[in-house]
Amino acid sequence: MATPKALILRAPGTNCDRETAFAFQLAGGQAERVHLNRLLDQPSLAEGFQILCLPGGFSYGDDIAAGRIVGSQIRHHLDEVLREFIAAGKLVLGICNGFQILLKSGILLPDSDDGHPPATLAWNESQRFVDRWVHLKTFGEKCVFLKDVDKMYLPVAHAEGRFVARDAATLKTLEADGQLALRYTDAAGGEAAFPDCPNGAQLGVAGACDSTGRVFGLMPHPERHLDPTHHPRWTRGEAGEVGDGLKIFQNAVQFFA
Ligand SMILES: NC(=O)CC[C@H](N)C(=O)O
Repeated sequence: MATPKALILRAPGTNCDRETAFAFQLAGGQAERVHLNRLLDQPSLAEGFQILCLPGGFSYGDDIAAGRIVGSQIRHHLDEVLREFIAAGKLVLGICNGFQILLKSGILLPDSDDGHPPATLAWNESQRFVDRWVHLKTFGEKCVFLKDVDKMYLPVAHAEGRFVARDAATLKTLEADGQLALRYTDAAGGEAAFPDCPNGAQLGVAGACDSTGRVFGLMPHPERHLDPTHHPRWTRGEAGEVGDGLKIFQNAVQFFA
């Protein structure tokens, strides 16, 4: 098929949309940055795209809670459009603020029977914004964005990144279903405590996918590690051939090959 096209949905306060568009282009895809108001005005725009990406940033100033306002806009005005998008076999990726939006909107994990999200991203345990590089490990085979990825080294930068499920049973179900696909580790690949786990997330969850594996959200920023020279210690020879984050975008583009 023709080169897949990614819709990079931006809102007031989004600040990673250009880098994210660049990442999709570097991975061999096409990308267009579209303002939320444009999509609200003309929801059928989404039909021309194969990938929808919610990039990082501080949409609406993180007011009320990070991702809540765009999440509500989606819930009330774009829910059907996104459900159809996903049902058509297309891909949705949420990075950092995008992950917050995907959980708050109910798009990544459907609401529980009482109408509340089964999981959220709460304030970091430290109650502070944390900005550092983290080690990550993948779990299971479900998530198409993580195909052939075992470990990654990526930066995080967030204040509201602590993944919490609403109860122990929900957490267990998500884990058993392979949806808790990306977790923080320490440098040796073992269980992460602060600061290796930057936020106190349950089970060290850094990213989660829906039951199809085609909707994925993660707190770390893959678009900030595309090139080896993005690695903080590349001059000491610690970087790989390509940046670890590139594979996520390549997997998305190649999904449509
Ligand atoms: N880097 C980002 O996307 C920022 C995430 C979010 N606004 C937070 O601080 O929690």
